[in-house]
Amino acid sequence: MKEYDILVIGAGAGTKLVTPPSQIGKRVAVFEKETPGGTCLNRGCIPSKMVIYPSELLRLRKESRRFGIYDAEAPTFDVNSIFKRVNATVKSDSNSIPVAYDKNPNIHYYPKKVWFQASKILTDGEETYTAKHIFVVTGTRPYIPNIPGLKDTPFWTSREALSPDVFPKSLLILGAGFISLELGAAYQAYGCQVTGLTRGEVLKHADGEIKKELNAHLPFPIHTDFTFSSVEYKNKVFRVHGKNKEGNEVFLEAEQLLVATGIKPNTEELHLENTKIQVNAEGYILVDDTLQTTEPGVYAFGDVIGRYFFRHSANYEGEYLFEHLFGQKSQKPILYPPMPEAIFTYPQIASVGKTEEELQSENIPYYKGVNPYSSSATGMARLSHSGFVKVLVSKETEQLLGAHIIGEEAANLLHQILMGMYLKATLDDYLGMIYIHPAISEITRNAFRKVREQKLKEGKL
Ligand SMILES: Cc1cc2nc3c(=O)[nH]c(=O)nc-3n(C[C@H](O)[C@H](O)[C@H](O)COP(=O)(O)OP(=O)(O)OC[C@H]3O[C@@H](n4cnc5c(N)ncnc54)[C@H](O)[C@@H]3O)c2cc1C
Ligand SMILES: NC(=O)c1ccc[n+]([C@@H]2O[C@H](COP(=O)([O-])OP(=O)(O)OC[C@H]3O[C@@H](n4cnc5c(N)ncnc54)[C@H](O)[C@@H]3O)[C@@H](O)[C@H]2O)c1
Repeated sequence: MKEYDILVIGAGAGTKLVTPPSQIGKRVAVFEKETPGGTCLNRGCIPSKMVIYPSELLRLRKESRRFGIYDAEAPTFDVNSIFKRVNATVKSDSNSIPVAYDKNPNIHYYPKKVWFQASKILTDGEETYTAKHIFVVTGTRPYIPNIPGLKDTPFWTSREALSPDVFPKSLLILGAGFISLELGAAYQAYGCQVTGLTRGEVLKHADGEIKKELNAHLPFPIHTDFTFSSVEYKNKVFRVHGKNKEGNEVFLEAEQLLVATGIKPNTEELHLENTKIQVNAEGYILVDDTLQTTEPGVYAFGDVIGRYFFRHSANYEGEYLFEHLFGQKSQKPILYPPMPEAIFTYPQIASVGKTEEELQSENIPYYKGVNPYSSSATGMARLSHSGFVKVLVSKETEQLLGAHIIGEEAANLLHQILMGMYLKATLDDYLGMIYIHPAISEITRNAFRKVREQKLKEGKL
């Protein structure tokens, strides 16, 4: 049996427990069954944003017509070479990870699948491994709904959509969440005819007013409240049958089909039955408030614990564990700062904290300020015809409870609000600072001004 100080299963955010502990003398073994870097680097955040950015340039070019700027000729671009460049960059970044590990005598990189043979013993089927600390960071994979016929078709998940062999002329997307909205918008901008189909509404978890605005400016048409009955693939055409919102039997056809209906945890192959590690009904690993599983000395974080599904949250948890277990300042339990999220679709969406609907259902008194992009100097310059910043402020503390932005640069714009929320800034703080005129940040300032107006209307000075 090989003995280490630390074993890490999964080289995505799991890498947060590889190099940092090695630098303080810990001997670390890291196991990865696919390419190092995990979902985010190989088939998630990085390639998707690299594909989305050039698609935004194409959109901007179209938008420029509203300013009276016309290009006589249609843009020429080779979408296949964009994808090729993206995949070459990702591959080279991923390949550099084991190269760096090989140079570090404290790190052993094993490009293989492992599972639990016993409580604190991992195996790859031949060799066994043990350590004082084991980190399970095995992530998630696409969830494929049980629609008759679907599994017999050559459908795509986001993995294939980010490295297409052939760029399709038309695409049907099942689901209307993060992946559907991001990749669908990019594909649409590159000239593919995209149609979304979802069983419920678009972006179910979002604030109600954000959803309303998004639905008014969808990057591609989406059929909501769709009941799927079957999927077939004949003569190189996908056909999705079902009932539309109105209850009529319909079918839609396209050259390609992308399934983006959520994710499921990579826990089945870990043979957790050989340990005391428990999972919830969906298979996500149960951890306590220090991210320790029900097996002492075994920790889990990232997607596989089912709390948040972002690389930034997984990184935060990994950094917490390093400090908590091996660092100077043991922090117990993990305290999450406000968790932001952004959907890099068109229009972009960024959010933090509670939605208005959550505040209402929890009976939390709040002030609301909604400011459209158009009511700002930069909005005038940009001819903004959609988008807004919405802030929800506690009536009790005057601190921010939630913020929701839809429109240009939403993710960047959220950051100033996020900083205030992290530092527990009050309405007076947000309105006391000076904003650069006429920067896009003034849109958020104006939302806070609306809150102050509401407060004054209610007779509160
Ligand atoms: C298309 C797409 C776009 C995304 N965009 C964003 C974004 O813009 N921003 C953002 O924050 N998040 C984004 N995400 C989500 C983000 O990728 C995940 O939240 C993040 O990768 C989770 O990290 P993780 O380390 O928990 O899991 P992963 O990155 O999935 O890493 C788990 C690793 O464990 C390996 N593994 C699993 N089982 C075993 C085993 N038994 N033995 C050995 N190895 C194993 C897997 O091969 C994998 O490499 C996106 C996801 C997708 C699919
Ligand atoms: N910018 C980002 O941070 C980013 C980008 C992409 C993905 N991600 C992460 O990846 C994860 C997966 O993304 P996703 O878009 O697959 O999931 P999602 O949960 O965002 O959306 C799933 C969609 O599929 C629909 N759906 C679920 N089950 C269905 C079924 N049986 N039949 C039909 N429709 C069904 C849902 O109603 C929803 O519209 C997300 O949790 C997200 O955190 C993040």
